[in-house]
Order: sequence, then structure tokens, then C-alpha cells
Amino acid sequence: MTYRAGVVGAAGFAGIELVRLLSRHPKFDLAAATSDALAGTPIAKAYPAFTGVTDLAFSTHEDTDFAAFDVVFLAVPHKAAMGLAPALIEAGVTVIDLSADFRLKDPAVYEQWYAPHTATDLLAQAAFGLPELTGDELAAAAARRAAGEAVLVGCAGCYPTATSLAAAPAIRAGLVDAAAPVVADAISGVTGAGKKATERTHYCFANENLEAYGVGTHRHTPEIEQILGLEGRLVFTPHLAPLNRGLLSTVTLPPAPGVKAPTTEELVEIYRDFYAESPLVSVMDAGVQPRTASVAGTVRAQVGVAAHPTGMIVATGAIDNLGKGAAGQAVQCANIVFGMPETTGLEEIADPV
Ligand SMILES: NC(=O)C1=CN([C@@H]2O[C@H](COP(=O)(O)OP(=O)(O)OC[C@H]3O[C@@H](n4cnc5c(N)ncnc54)[C@H](OP(=O)(O)O)[C@@H]3O)[C@@H](O)[C@H]2O)C=CC1
Ligand SMILES: CC(=O)N[C@@H](CCC(=O)OP(=O)(O)O)C(=O)O
Repeated sequence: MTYRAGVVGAAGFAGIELVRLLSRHPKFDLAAATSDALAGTPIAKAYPAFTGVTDLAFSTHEDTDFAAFDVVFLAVPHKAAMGLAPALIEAGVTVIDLSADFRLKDPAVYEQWYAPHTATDLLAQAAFGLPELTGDELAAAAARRAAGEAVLVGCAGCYPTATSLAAAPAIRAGLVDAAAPVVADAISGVTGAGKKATERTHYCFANENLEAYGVGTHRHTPEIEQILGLEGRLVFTPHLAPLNRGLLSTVTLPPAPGVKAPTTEELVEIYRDFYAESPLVSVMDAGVQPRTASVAGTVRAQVGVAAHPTGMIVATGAIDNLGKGAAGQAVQCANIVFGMPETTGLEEIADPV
């Protein structure tokens, strides 16, 4: 059995990565890909990598009838997704949203960081899509879908994914001070900013440059705090790096008072136990650090952890912002919701050199 799948916003960076993954997925049959700007244009004309792969052309999102679809992936900007999701759910179509619109559980927090939420009923029933950390929510959504309900998944953002995968095992093991700040310094490739170039992401400004941005104000702060239970204690600083794909987050975690400090080897063992059932997350050996190049083009994540001489725990997560940080994670969530092994169609390994 195959499932009819569509992508809205398919000409954007996350959307076209979804097209790439769905084009060779054994169970999702890509039947529509929308781009208002490129409607009528064959995907292979706009993105020559698809020459010989698909004859599908982009359609406008308004003229595409998704009523007979099993699943639609929304790869549109935040605020647009919450306008599109209700009609799809109403039509019985499961929605996997890549935007921030269905991530923050509290609509007041969404309003503080984005805008007033216009689909709070759906927000209340959305599953948070970060399978390694919210497996229960996705399993519940899978059960509801199997019973005939259309379900909604709000996939985690790129910085929150890398940061949370790095920090969660130490926090959930009770190794981190529950009253002190946690510092996350993260670096993203330029595709993280989407297809439309701005002054910050224009080649001439971004190339040969490293720069922090959104210091103390970045909208992923409440999302990471929600996942990790940090309530106002996260010092999150994102940086832009001259990479196409890749995101690295280094998290410095203060030790819990009164708890014997684990060695790096002990931390690695704790992390390996934590991710024992997570085929897409690899915990590096002691002394080995995650590399963005080693996960580029894949849905894999690498996590490293070390005991610092100060007593701090330093944990690092590397992902491809378009892979585990966006489209790949969305397909992973869809696999789970449709009752398939989570790695279905996602077994790619990175270019080794
Ligand atoms: N880039 C990344 O690394 C990550 C992105 N995301 C999220 O994925 C989503 C897409 O991001 P990204 O691909 O980077 O963005 P892009 O700007 O590259 O692409 C967005 C696409 O959505 C289409 N679009 C814009 N507004 C609407 C609308 N109102 N209705 C329908 N389609 C619309 C666009 O135009 P058109 O239809 O004309 O082609 C465009 O092709 C965002 O919510 C982003 O936050 C999440 C994690 C990481
Ligand atoms: C490099 C860069 O600009 N990155 C984007 C985040 C990436 C993204 O699309 O955000 P979501 O994960 O919330 O969807 C930013 O800082 O706003």
C-alpha cells in the first residue's frame, strides 16, 4: 500500500528537500508539489537535479485539490502554515508542518514570539515532531491516525533539534543544575535562512564570514526551553556560517549540585543508553566530536559529550539543517504516524570525504 503525499512550498529549500526524499520513498507517492511563483514549471526545469527523476510540475497551492491525499507536508513560512492546516485536517488529510506554527504548546508564548495564533484548537492536538524526545506524542498520533483521524505534527525547528538532542540525555538523567543557566552556541549553514536572499545571507556578506545574530532574542529560545524544561534559563546564541547545509550546537550544562560528576566515558554510556532505540542518532566515542560534513545530505544526527575539567558537561549536536533539521525529520515523523519503521526511505549516508 502506498500513501498519496503532497508538498506545499515545494520550491523552497526545505520543500525541495522533501521532494528529493519523497521521490524515492517506497510508501509515500509524491503526487503534488506547490509553488505559486513557479506554477506550471516542471520541477526538473527549476531544479535540474530532478532531470530523469520526476515529470511532476509545480502547481499553485490554491488550485491543488488535496482532498484525496493521505498526507500533506507544509514547508511554508510560519504564520502561513496555521492558515492552511485547518482546511486540510477538516478534509481528512494528515498534516506534517515544518514551520513553527504548531510547536509551542502555549498560544500565549506563540503570540509573544510570533503573532496571535489563529488555530488554537489544532495547536492543542498537535504532536511535537522530534521523534527521539517526543516518541510518546507521535505514537499517540499514529494510533489516532490508524483509527481513521487526520492528525497534525508540528516538527521541531533546526536549532532546537540539534540543541535538544545534545542536551536532553544529561538533563533527563538529573546531571544538570535545575536552577542555573544553560548556554547553547549554535552555528547554521545559510540554507537555514530559506531561499530568498537577504543582506545577511547574500553570498558576498555570508561568505568568508562568521557572525552571531538574534542574541537574546531568537525565536527558537522558547522552543528549546519547552523541549528541555529550561523555563527562562537558556542563553541561546545562533551564528551564521558560510556552509550550504549543516548545523552544529554546542551546549554547556552546569552540573547538578551534590551529584558525583561523571567522567566522559560514563557520559558517553549514559548517552548511548538514552539513544539505544534511535537509529538516526549516533553518539560519538569519548574524545570524538560530531561533524556537520558527516551528516550533510542525510537525516542523521551525531551527538558528542564530554566532562569538562570545570565540572561542566559539554554536549554537541551536528545535523543537516535541511535533513534532521527540517525535511528529513518531517518524513521521519510521517513514517511513524503512518506506522512504518522511522527510517523508511531515509537510509542515506553522507559523502564521506
Ligand atoms: N531552511 C531550513 O533549514 C529550515 C526550515 N524550516 C521551516 O520550513 C519552512 C520553509 O522554510 P524554507 O524552505 O527555508 O523557506 P523558503 O523561503 O525557502 O521557502 C518557502 C516556500 O513557501 C512558499 N510560500 C510562501 N508563503 C506561502 C503561502 N502563504 N502559502 C503557500 N506557499 C507559500 C514560497 O513561495 P512559492 O510558493 O511562490 O514558491 C516558498 O517556495 C519554514 O516554516 C521554515 O521555518 C524548518 C527547519 C529548518
Ligand atoms: C540561518 C537562519 O537564518 N536560520 C533561521 C532558522 C531556520 C528556520 O527555518 O527556522 P525553523 O527551524 O523555526 O523553521 C533563523 O535563524 O531564523
